[in-house]
Amino acid sequence: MVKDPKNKYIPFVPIKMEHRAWPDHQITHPPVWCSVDLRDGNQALVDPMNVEEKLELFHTLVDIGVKEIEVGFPSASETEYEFLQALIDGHHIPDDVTIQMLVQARPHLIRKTFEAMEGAKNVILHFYNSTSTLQRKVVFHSDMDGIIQIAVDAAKLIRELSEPVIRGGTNLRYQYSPESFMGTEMDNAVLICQRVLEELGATPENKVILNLPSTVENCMPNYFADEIEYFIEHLPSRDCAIISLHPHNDRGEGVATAEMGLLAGAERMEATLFGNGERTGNVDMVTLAMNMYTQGVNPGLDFSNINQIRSVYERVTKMKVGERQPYVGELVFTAFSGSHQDAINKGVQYMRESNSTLWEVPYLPIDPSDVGRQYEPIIRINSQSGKGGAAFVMQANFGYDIPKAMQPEFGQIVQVETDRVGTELKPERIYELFRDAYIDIDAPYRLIKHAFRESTDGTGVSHVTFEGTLSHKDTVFQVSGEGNGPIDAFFNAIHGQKMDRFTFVDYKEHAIQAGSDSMAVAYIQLRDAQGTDHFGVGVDHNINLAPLRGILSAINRAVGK
Ligand SMILES: CC(=O)SCCNC(=O)CCNC(=O)[C@H](O)C(C)(C)COP(=O)(O)OP(=O)(O)OC[C@H]1O[C@@H](n2cnc3c(N)ncnc32)[C@H](O)[C@@H]1OP(=O)(O)O
Ligand SMILES: CC(C)C(=O)C(=O)O
Repeated sequence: MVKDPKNKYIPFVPIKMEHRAWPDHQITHPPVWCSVDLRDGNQALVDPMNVEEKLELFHTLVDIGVKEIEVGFPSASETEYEFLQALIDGHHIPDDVTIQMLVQARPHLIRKTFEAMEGAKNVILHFYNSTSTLQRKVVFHSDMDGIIQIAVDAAKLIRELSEPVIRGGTNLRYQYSPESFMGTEMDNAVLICQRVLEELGATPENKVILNLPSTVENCMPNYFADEIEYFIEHLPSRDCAIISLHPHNDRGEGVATAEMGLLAGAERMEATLFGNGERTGNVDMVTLAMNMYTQGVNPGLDFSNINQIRSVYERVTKMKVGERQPYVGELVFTAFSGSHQDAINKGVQYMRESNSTLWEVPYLPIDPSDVGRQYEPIIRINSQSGKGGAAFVMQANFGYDIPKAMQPEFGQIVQVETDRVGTELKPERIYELFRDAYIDIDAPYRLIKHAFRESTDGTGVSHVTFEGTLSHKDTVFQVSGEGNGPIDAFFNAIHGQKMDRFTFVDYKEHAIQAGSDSMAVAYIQLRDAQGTDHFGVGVDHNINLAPLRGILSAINRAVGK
């Protein structure tokens, strides 16, 4: 890096705006979506897609609900041309889908593109030439008049070649891109686009798409929004044009650029799945659409099976979706850190208990099930995690609803293990820790036999009698006791067996599904004479036995310490 970058890089000069309206606008409806995956996405791949791969991606885009799809640059290569033929001849294009073809503003390429569209029903012919100050200087060695001439000549030829195609039944529309629009003086951008509209005979009934790209993203999104608002305000034939955007992502601001461009009045958006495209990519259609969705705007695209879309994308493009890519990345619905887990845990519980349909879970901007990801672990456990996380894993994966008072103790058991191993603990390991600490504890005290009897006294109050055999190490002994329920009767029965230094504090029981069976789980909280709490867990098919096992688990854990 150089010490003084201002001697190396020319900063973007924003246009002067006295008043701007776009900051007060809101996105209330989706744009017309156009996928450029098969063109801009494809041209940026190490190995461009073959015909079969392109076909698979085309069908995926159709299934998502994209109605305008740029299928390639048919004058560029045999593969591009063949793909178009395969699409058309194989009747792969639904009647409500329009295919778009890109071509430079060069006569021989335009002619070849017309040949390629034969037999297609709905076509957008997209032509472009670069208009920026930089490209005029270093690529085209031309002033603005020369650049306008290239576009106007192309428009004239396109109109001529269109006549037989339209007569042949093709619904042909036009799109013009002043390529590198972001780096073009706005008055020049308006001028060239107006001349193209006139040359193509655009009318309010037959609008031409003016596609305004940030070919290389070289300014902040607010400056781009100013450009769009200025352009729209100053275009004389505004009512004859559909304003489209084609944002790239060189500064990592493609999504913001697209969103602010929509606020500034754009009506159509060219984008790609997961932001594939030249260099840092095109704007990501998934993020844009799902951002709208989380603001209550239906984007008109279906991403309810995002994992499937991602797997097609990764297979055909050989690109990888990043782990933190919004809405789709492996880790974007996962929390490792304690305070996040605690809040998610509480939010999920709140959602379970409230009847509201509103999504109100902290740290999760979207319900993962809306993109088909409900079965993936939201909360994963490592040394950054807390008690709420371990409790969530036990609830979400194994159905154990650990009482709040017990969570710190189990959280500590998990914490010790994460510190010991230094890596993530999988849910199965967390269950093992729980089982070893609370369930598989049958020493020194063990229940060998048990019987309950229920009776009702003269006043109609029912009593339970417990009679049982227990062992303590090698000694077997009998106990019996009465109480107003099974737990009370058992607790009274063991009173006097050196187990009487505990008082009963709390109890919670629920059922869990274990395969085709239902089991009862009881969580017991006892307190010893020093005021220390001891927790135990009992699991049994018998709803009366589970708490007894829980009491013994608590006592065994206490006396075993
Ligand atoms: C921003 C974008 O993503 S635009 C899309 C870019 N995509 C692609 O380029 C992929 C497909 N392209 C190709 O396969 C090839 O470029 C082809 C087949 C279309 C053309 O190939 P070639 O003519 O051999 O080469 P190339 O594209 O380098 O052409 C450069 C010439 O065209 C001119 N040119 C480039 N773009 C345009 C344009 N949009 N309109 C008019 N002229 C143009 C250049 O100034 C240059 O002219 P010069 O020869 O007088 O210096
Ligand atoms: C052809 C145009 C729209 C383009 O791809 C770009 O400017 O990035």
